[in-house]
Amino acid sequence: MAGGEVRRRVVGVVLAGGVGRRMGHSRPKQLLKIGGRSIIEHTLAVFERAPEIDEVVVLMAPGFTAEAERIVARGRFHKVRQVVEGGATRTESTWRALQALGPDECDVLLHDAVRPLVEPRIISDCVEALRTHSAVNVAIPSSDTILVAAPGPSGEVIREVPDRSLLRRVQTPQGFRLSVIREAYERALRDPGFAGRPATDDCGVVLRYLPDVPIHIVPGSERNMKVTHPVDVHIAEKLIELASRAAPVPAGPDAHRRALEGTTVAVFGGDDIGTRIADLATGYGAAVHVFSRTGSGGSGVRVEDPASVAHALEQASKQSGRVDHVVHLTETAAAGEGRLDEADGEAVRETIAVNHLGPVNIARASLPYLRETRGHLLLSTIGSRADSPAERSANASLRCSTDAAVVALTQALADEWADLGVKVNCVSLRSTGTLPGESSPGDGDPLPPPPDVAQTCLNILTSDVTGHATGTPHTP
Ligand SMILES: Nc1ccn([C@@H]2O[C@H](COP(=O)(O)OP(=O)(O)OP(=O)(O)O)[C@@H](O)[C@H]2O)c(=O)n1
Ligand SMILES: C[C@](O)(CO)[C@H](O)COP(=O)(O)O
Repeated sequence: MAGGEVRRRVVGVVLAGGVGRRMGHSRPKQLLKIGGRSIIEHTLAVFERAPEIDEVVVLMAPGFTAEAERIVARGRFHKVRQVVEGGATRTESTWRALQALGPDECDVLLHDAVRPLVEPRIISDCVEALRTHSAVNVAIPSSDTILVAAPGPSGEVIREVPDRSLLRRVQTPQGFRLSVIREAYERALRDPGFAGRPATDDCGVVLRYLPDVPIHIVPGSERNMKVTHPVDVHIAEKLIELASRAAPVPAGPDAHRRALEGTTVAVFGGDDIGTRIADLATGYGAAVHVFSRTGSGGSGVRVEDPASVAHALEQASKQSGRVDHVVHLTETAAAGEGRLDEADGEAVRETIAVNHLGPVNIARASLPYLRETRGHLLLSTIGSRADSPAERSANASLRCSTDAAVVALTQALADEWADLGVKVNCVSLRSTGTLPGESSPGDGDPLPPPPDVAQTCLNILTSDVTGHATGTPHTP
């Protein structure tokens, strides 16, 4: 802010008052889960983290406000001040939000709850633009040619093909000075013709009823999609999965020490990476217990055996008085190099037991400790990809399946344990399908160096994220 300039309060309004007719589910689409969290939770998380947003108001579909309040409490979305029942139309929901905002001037960003992939950059740009404009829209160029249709003798015909270079696809958030958007809505509600031709967005209301107010356009992004039809759920799911691969960045230079000092970390397996995590965490003041399969230090923990895992955690808790972080580093599978049907049956069972049953056993045994400390479970996958026949081996096929199971377990547990304040994430330990003894998958990616992987694990452990499947530095 320039010297002397007073910063206006910025309120984010998350519009979730719709019922999602086009989606066709029995519950509103903003409650559908993608990547382990409901769509509205993803959206609220973006607004919660945005430094420019001071408060949030949620408009929720009638009959679901209690559920929205639970989501807010459980996700610890501290910026949410009110959950208000939505109206019968989008504009009615906006009007209710404007009424709920009180008399003081502020900047308001109206955002579709079903645009969960809005980037922080777009929010920043809108808030910045509101310093000099009183109405702001977000839009992207249209990559499709758009036509204007008209009724024809036997169906529709084209009336016009507007110049595409001038056409934009409108997104949200849409930002306004509160007094401006209120004035536009008051005029709209006094217009008897408004109900017959309702606006499909809030800038449309300003354009129609306050035509002298210029509406500035901020560039949106293709990722900031609206989940409207069933196919959009699949696209959003993939985009969210890709976004969650980026490892969290530590919040400041002493973030690791603040998060780890005085805590207890239990690490299962992982050889070199496990030792490096232990060294780093110890350096930040944590008590660390490493449990390896081969039993260095006499531990000899077999993760496929629930009693062995429970005993290990009991020891850690007895010695250190608490367990705050549990890390499971997947072991190299033993199922062999041939095709799956040629693999030794016992080795197949062992691979599944170690890489799938192991994380399940660790999760079950960890919960009693982690719920006490509101701690963190970090699972891992090998991150294998068997994209070509040359890469396929019994190992690669099994690892693909156990990796998928661990990612699904991570997301399901993150959701199940969110109420308990326990975070669950997983990290991909390798960038390619290459393991000792396998042929290179061909793209020549080096394996991520163990120090980088260990650092990524620590960055995740000390962050607030939950339900993320994070890639290691070289994972595309
Ligand atoms: N009465 C309404 C209608 C819509 N919205 C919100 O506006 C956003 C964009 O609307 P849309 O995609 O049309 O959602 P729905 O109205 O739920 O969908 P549909 O039109 O298919 O019923 C959504 O986040 C939706 O919840 C709202 O707050 N109140
Ligand atoms: C506001 C909006 O998302 C901009 O594209 C869109 O107009 C909302 O329309 P909907 O029919 O309520 O989904």
